[in-house]
Amino acid sequence: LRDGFWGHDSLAMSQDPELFQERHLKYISLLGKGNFGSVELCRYDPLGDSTGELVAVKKLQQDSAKEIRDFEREIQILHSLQHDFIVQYRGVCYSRGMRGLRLVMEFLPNGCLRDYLQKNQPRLEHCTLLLYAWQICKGMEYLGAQRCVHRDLASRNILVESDSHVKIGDFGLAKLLPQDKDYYVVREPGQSPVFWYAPESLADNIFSCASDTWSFGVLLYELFTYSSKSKSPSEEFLRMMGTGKPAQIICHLLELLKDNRRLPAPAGCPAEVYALMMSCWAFAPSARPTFGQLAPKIEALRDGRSK
Ligand SMILES: Cc1cnc(Nc2cc(F)c(C3CCN(C)CC3)c(F)c2)nc1Nc1ccc(F)c(N2CCCS2(=O)=O)c1
Repeated sequence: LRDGFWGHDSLAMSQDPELFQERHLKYISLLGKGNFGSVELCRYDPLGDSTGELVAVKKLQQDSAKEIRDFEREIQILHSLQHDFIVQYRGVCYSRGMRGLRLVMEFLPNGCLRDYLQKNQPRLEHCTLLLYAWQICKGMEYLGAQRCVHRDLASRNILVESDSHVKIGDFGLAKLLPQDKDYYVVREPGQSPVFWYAPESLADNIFSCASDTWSFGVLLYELFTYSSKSKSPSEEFLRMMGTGKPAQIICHLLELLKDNRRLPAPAGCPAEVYALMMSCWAFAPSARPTFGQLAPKIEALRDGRSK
């Protein structure tokens, strides 16, 4: 039987483990909502006895042709990735044809790293923060090897599997590099907060593995501030910029970065860790370390003095 969409129970359809039938996808709760769409907690329960698996289901808010095309690309990217430190693709669910397209992923019960750091600060040691940093770094090294640029590396996009295991959890802004270029120029200015953006991304919408390294440096800052709201990258940069007119935030931020102003060392942050963050914030993309170079440095910090 060709896997088509004639009757609901064509053998192929019910055989394909990556095809989730909408009628068995039971809504439980909303996990998060953004300008992208929303992510819901569902139970896939074909037996109807609540023994089915919990899954995280992402769907679009708008369903313009561009949104659907970008979503299909996001799904293709996640489907092609298989790594311990990247959230697992489970499949897709079509309802109402392509308009109801949904991405089904594994559900991580401990939520996103930003909330987890705030909630568990007292018992999270530097060594654990460096373990999370190392895992994200290994995931990003793998991503770079697939010629994928994430573009939105931040603690809100990292999911917590357990106390000792985090995963890169969302690929909504990810892009695949073309064969002939090691950077990607996006047309629409990014939706994600500019305080995680490298200078070349702010100035010319240029994204690359090197701009992902810049964002990784900001993620390291978030780790060592335990994602405290008052010390967030946004708060710190806005403090540094003074009460400039909001219209020129990007130009003001670029000026500040050109003047070599950077986020301050988080309280209690070991000097070697701050030096690593600073190396990720080299103005020239080529001067920043690759994720392949960062991983052993983080390992050394973990084995070294950092507690
Ligand atoms: C793929 C995936 C797997 N597991 C999980 N587990 C998960 C478990 C949770 F308890 C929570 C929270 C914890 C806090 N309380 C108040 C509400 C539920 C939670 F937020 C997530 N979440 C996934 N995705 C996801 C969910 C929600 C999202 F906002 C985003 N995004 C992040 C920015 C781009 S995004 O919007 O895509 C991705």
